[in-house]
Amino acid sequence: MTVPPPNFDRARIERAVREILIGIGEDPDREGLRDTPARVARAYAEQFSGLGQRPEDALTTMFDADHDEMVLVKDIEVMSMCEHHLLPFYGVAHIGYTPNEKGKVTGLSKLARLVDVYARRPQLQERMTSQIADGLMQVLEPRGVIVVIEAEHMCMTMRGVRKPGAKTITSAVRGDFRTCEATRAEAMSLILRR
Ligand SMILES: Nc1nc2c(ncn2[C@@H]2O[C@H](COP(=O)(O)OP(=O)(O)OP(=O)(O)O)[C@@H](O)[C@H]2O)c(=O)[nH]1
Ligand SMILES: [Zn+2]
Repeated sequence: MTVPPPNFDRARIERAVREILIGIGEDPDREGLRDTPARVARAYAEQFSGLGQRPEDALTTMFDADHDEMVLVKDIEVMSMCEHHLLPFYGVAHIGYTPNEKGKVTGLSKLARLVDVYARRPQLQERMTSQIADGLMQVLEPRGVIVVIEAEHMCMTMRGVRKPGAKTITSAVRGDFRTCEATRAEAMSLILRR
C-alpha cells in the first residue's frame, strides 16, 4: 500500500484539478469528469509518495556477503514526473556499487526501492541520478557507486519540441568509480552490454 507524503492535501488537489478542468473550458460536472479530481488526487498520492521517504526507508536489509567486488543491477524500470511540466519521464536505471572492506551488501530489490524513493517526486533526471548515488553512499557506505539512467521525457514527445525517441542519459559516479578509470570502464561495459 502506498503511503501519501506527509504534507499531502487531498482536498486541495481535488479543488485544483477541478479548477484546471474549468480553465481548459471543460465541464467538471459532466459524467466522465465528475470523479476525475478524486482520481488525480489518488494517483498523485502514489506518484509523489517518495517525498516523505529517505534512502534508509528503502535500504532496510543489509548482509555481510564477504564479497567486496562490484555488484551491478541493470535495467531497473524508472518512472518519474518532470518538475517543469508534471509530465512523465521513464526508462531504466543501472546501479552498481563496490561493497566496503566488511563486504556489506544490500538486498537487490532494495536498489529498485531506492530508485522509487527519488523517482516518486517532481524531478529532474540529473538530480534524481545524483540523489540515488548519494543515498546509496550514505546508507550502505560502499567504496563507490555508479548510477546511469536512460529516460524518455514525455514533455519532449507529446508537446513542445515533439521528438519521440530522444533518450537522455545521465550518470553519477562516487568513490572508486570516480577515482578509478578501470572500475568505471568495467561498469560501463557491463551496463552497455545488451
Ligand atoms: N535538464 C533537464 N531538463 C529537463 C528535464 N525535464 C524536462 N526538462 C527541460 O526543461 C526545460 C524547460 O524549459 P522552459 O523553456 O522553461 O519551458 P518550455 O517553454 O515548456 O520548454 P519546451 O519544452 O522547449 O517547450 C525544457 O527544455 C525541458 O526539455 C530534466 O530532467 N532535466
Ligand atoms: Zn518537462
